[in-house]
Amino acid sequence: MTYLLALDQGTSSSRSIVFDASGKIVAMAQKELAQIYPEPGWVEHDPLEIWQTQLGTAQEALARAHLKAGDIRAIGITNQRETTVVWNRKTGQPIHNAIVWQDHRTEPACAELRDKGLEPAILQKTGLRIDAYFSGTKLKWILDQVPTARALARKGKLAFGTIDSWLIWQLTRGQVHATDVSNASRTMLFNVHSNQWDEELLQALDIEPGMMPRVLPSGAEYGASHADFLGQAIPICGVAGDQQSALFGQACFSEGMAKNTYGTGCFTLMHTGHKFQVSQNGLITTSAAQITPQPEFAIEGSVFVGGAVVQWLRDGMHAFERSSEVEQLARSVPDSGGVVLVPAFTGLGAPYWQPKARGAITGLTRGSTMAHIARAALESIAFQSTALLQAMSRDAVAAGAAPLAEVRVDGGACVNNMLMQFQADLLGIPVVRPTIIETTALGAAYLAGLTCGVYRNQQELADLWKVERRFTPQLDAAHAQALMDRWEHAVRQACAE
Ligand SMILES: Nc1ncnc2c1ncn2[C@@H]1O[C@H](COP(=O)(O)OP(=O)(O)O)[C@@H](O)[C@H]1O
Ligand SMILES: O=P(O)(O)OC[C@H](O)CO
Repeated sequence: MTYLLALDQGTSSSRSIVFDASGKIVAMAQKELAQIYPEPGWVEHDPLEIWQTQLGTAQEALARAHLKAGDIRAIGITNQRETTVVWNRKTGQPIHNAIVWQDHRTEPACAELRDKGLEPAILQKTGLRIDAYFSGTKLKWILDQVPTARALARKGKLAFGTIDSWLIWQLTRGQVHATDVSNASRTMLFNVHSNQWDEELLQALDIEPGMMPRVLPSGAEYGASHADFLGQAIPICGVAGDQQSALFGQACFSEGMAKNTYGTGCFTLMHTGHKFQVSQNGLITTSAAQITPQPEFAIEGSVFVGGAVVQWLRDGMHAFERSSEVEQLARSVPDSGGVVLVPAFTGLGAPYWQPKARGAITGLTRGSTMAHIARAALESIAFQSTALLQAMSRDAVAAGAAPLAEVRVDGGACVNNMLMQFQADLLGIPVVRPTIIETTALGAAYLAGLTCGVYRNQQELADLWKVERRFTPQLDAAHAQALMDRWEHAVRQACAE
């Protein structure tokens, strides 16, 4: 038997999954990660804890699978993106906690870049809007704030990396300092056309080019894990940011294929092939996972509060004890009874971009119950995703391509059948759930497997992708539009100061 090991380093936990060559899960291990909030709007992780939990789960997954390192053909790495680590090349010690993608401390630095008129250049080169979300200003902040950091950087003593680079560095005991194109494309420092770090942007942020990792395709030979860690060296052959990895794991390899991941938030990506396409609808352009040096792209949008609205009902409203109970509660009423819940707890992202919006519940009557609110909460996940996916579809049409024909789904909340059916009803296109919904880890395993020869080509992976359930729209288009109109009306109320 052939096995692949995927390391999936997420925001809330580190996980490792052993897959067999058919893409089936053999064993899995997971460890939670401490979230550090030094100030309002700041979010940090301890890089050493990231490494130790990741290594711990890899060892545990192998033990649970009753396998040895020698049974594993290759490692694939996938990770929370944008999160920034700077470490000392000699000691391997981080010089600061990792600044997490959710952290907004660098908004002033972003405002400066906007004032300098860099927005059009950044959009053209990187596909991104200027935002504190991306790594560039986080790296600048560490260099500005940690005493002696910039001087050390100038002497070539410091290394920067997103979480993939940090894990590769650790796994190879400092032998390899590298990242892949999909992670690099989240830094706001990377030219996605030439697949190289952009000198002008590095200069604008006063970042030493020597700190940057080497950039490789997502499917490539990165080096091998040191024998001490898993008992024997294992080649690292696949690396991708988690959302691009999920797109790959869903076998969305060509123009117009899209996936939506329903986790704490929702992340929607549509592959645009080799075409760099700037969204007309507030979405961003990003590098897709690549197995050749030729650039491939995707358009991306995210919903800040997706499955998290279910957690809020559970922990904040005490509506039920376990998240899985939400479906039963929501199903106990035929519809939301006119209730609309806009979970703009931290503002609204694409395509609305309303950072000041706050949560709202509209349409309440004397007859409204927690069941109606639970139903409205689930529906809000689908409403927000629909707004994103429709924006994407409009972008596709504007670029002369076909509108979205179907969407593949994954993530913890996609197990909810009611939510998936409602999603298909609103979109008017099929929503398709595959047999393996751990597509993020699967994507990394597939990238590794392709590189080391377990798979011959992407077609073989596309053939492995299997439908578990297809949700077809059952609502007529006029009714769906009326529901979307009511949602948009509630969004306007949530945006009103
Ligand atoms: N049956 C369910 N219906 C709707 N949402 C659910 C259900 N079960 C779990 N969730 C939500 O799914 C999310 C967890 O999904 P997961 O993919 O593990 O997230 P992440 O990777 O962001 O941590 C949580 O926000 C949880 O509230
Ligand atoms: O930690 P995750 O898996 O929810 O992913 C975070 C994203 O990569 C942030 O861009």
